[in-house]
Amino acid sequence: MSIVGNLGFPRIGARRELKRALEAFWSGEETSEQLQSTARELRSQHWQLQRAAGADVVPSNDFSLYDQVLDTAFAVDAIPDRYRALADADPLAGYFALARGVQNNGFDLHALEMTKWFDTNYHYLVPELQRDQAFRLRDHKPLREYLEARALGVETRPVLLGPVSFLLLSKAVDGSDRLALLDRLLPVYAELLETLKVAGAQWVQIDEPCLVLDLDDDDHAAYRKAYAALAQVARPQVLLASYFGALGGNLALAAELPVDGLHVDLVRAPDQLDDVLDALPEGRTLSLGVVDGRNVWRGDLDRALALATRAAERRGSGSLQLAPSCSLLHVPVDASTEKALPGKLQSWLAFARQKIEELRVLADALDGAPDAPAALDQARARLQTRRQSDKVHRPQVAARVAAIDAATATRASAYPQRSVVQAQRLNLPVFPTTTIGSFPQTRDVREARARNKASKLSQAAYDDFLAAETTKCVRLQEAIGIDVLVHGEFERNDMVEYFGEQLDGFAFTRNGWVQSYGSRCVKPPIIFGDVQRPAPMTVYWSTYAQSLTHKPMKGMLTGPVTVLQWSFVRDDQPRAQTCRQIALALRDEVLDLEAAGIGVIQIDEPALREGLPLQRSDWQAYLDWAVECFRIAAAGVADATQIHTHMCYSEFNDIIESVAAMDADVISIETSRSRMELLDAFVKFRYPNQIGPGVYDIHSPRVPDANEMTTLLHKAVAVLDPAQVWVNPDCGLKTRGWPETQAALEAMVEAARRLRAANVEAA
Ligand SMILES: Nc1nc2c(c(=O)[nH]1)N[C@@H](CNc1ccc(C(=O)N[C@@H](CCC(=O)N[C@@H](CCC(=O)N[C@@H](CCC(=O)O)C(=O)O)C(=O)O)C(=O)O)cc1)CN2
Ligand code: MET
Ligand SMILES: [Zn+2]
Repeated sequence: MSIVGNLGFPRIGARRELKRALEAFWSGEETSEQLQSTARELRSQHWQLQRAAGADVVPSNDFSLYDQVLDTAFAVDAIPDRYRALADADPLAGYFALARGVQNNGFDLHALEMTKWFDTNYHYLVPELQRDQAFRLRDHKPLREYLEARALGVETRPVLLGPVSFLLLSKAVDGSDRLALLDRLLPVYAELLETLKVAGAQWVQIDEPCLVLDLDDDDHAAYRKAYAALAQVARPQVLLASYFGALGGNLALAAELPVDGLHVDLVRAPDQLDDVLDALPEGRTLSLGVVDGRNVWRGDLDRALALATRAAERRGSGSLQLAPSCSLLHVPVDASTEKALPGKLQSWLAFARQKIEELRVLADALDGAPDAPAALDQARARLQTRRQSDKVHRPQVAARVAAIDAATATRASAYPQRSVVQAQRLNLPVFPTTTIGSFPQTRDVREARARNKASKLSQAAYDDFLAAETTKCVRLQEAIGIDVLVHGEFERNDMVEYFGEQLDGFAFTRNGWVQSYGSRCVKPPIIFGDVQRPAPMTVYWSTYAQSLTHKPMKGMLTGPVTVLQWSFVRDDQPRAQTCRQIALALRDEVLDLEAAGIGVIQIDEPALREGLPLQRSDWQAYLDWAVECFRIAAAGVADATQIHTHMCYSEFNDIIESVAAMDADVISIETSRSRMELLDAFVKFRYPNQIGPGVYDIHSPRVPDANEMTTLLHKAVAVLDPAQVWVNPDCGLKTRGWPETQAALEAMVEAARRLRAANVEAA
């Protein structure tokens, strides 16, 4: 009998039930009991749903109230001292303080740093460790959730983040060697495994996603030591899970670690199957990741079946499991409720539930079950309609992409010349202040949009509402004294979805939510066909906002790489090709904004770093087309038009050359959570253009004061030319409320004024 084993399920809920419960709890509208009860209800529903869809092995402890890396840090007591008093007094408050920061009852604590989970749009909290870090088993969440499922009659396979990946994903605040902490950490994992064994768990899944990265000898030694130590423990059987790519140079290591099974990603890396079959000792369970956990397309089941058959021929089907390539955290819950999609699109889609159903079909086919052939036929027929659809292929788009040349992607003059013309036109002070684009997306704003969508608010009334919000936002920025204004992005549901809704070749779902961080979700549009722009997308609101003020109004666009990266992308042509199509559409928009008198245009590329392949050997090819696409979008404008870009969550050291090659006149970056550490790359590289290092963390409700921001700016000015430096927050303000936004921006402008005064004195 072939087994279907799942690695993880989305936890936010098909209707974002967890989001609502979390936010209600944080605002004090609901108690912690209410939050926990929603969480329990979701876990239970999800276990049942997976069973009903055909999963034989269902995971537990894949649920989290905020983030699974934070859960792990909390469980092993990797809690920085500043949170300890709170965490001891009130564990849940302590847990959320680590995630979000806290500023009340005498506490004023920064949140942990947040960063991207590998190359996904999911963010995890970076555990802070230090030399001589002590660990202990503080929290028994894995055991609790295992027992909770068991009480419901569901035998689960608990998921743990493995000790080596945990350390590699953490940050040593004192610069010490994280892996040196392994000896201290392993006893905690041993205890955890023992308690699960005693409770009756047969298997655990230990995630070691770092196994798909380029690892060095020290990392390998850490893996050997960790799993040798855990092999001595009376523990459940261990399935070691790798995902997001090929094991590559780590395959021999992964295959020889003393565990009971190995999961491999055969969607991103189908070619590794034969090597895996050669390398894996007999008797090990092999979990084949044959259904794409990162995208929403129904798969080519024949191809998946061919892989599984090859494995079964070599090893017998008894020790095989069929699985998604990675946790299903990265896809929405259920495509069957998406009734409003164009054409046959719905029938081409598989969300978490449908992916488990696909795995069931594959397992049944492998076992020769009587109804499997009909199910496979249906899958083939669906794929066929997609391959032939005229909604997908537009010859004129392909022709335009083919005509792109070097000139398309090059500004008329070099930065030194452009910057002079721009300075004359814009006439800004030193340390000019600006924001990243969005202003608070309050419940009012979202409600008005929802009512307009439901035809309960007329288009005219909605437009009036947006005009009023935009006006209020412009007036506020003027009053605070900001130099380059933004319109506030009130008309946008999301910086990617909004563009997707206006471009041909994109579709959007009603409930295709995916967790981005904590309670925050995104609804990635689905790129199913060739992309083109039927009409201007942002010109109306940008020119409206500019008409309200004499200060420069910054036009605001989402860049091609980010639109690509944060959408579900078609899998029938190279990503680079789709990205060039998006770049051309944005180029037209940039030129329309310029023609309408907008002199500063920001093209956000926060996902450029995230899209970097996980293995270094693949980097350059990606960076080449990613930079080219940004330049295609930006390069059509005249010298006097100032192009900005913005990036958050980026470690820039690896990619600084490419960031410079984007040749934006100004870049704003996220730097405050790391206290300006992220600026180092720009300094080392002598980044030539202008740069706005973010001076406050907009992901936390905490309001920084002017002193704090002045200190950060002094740090920046110590290493950059003052003439290069802009003053701005880390990112957009959409998740913030108005009072904290106003207070923080006033403090930010005050900080800029102090810098100007200090600069005049120095001169
Ligand atoms: N795509 C993307 N990825 C990204 C980012 C990003 O901005 N976009 N930023 C970084 C992550 N940061 C993020 C910051 C905020 C949110 C965020 O606020 N998301 C919203 C949803 C945004 C959205 O699409 N909103 C829609 C739908 C809003 C909604 O919930 N409407 C209600 C009805 C309105 C109401 O009564 O509140 C409903 O449908 O029930 C809208 O505004 O129109 C949320 O979780 O709440 C997400 C990610 C990195 N990745
Ligand atoms: C995640 S980057 C966000 C950029 C966007 N312009 C905003 O301010 O929200
Ligand atoms: Zn940002």
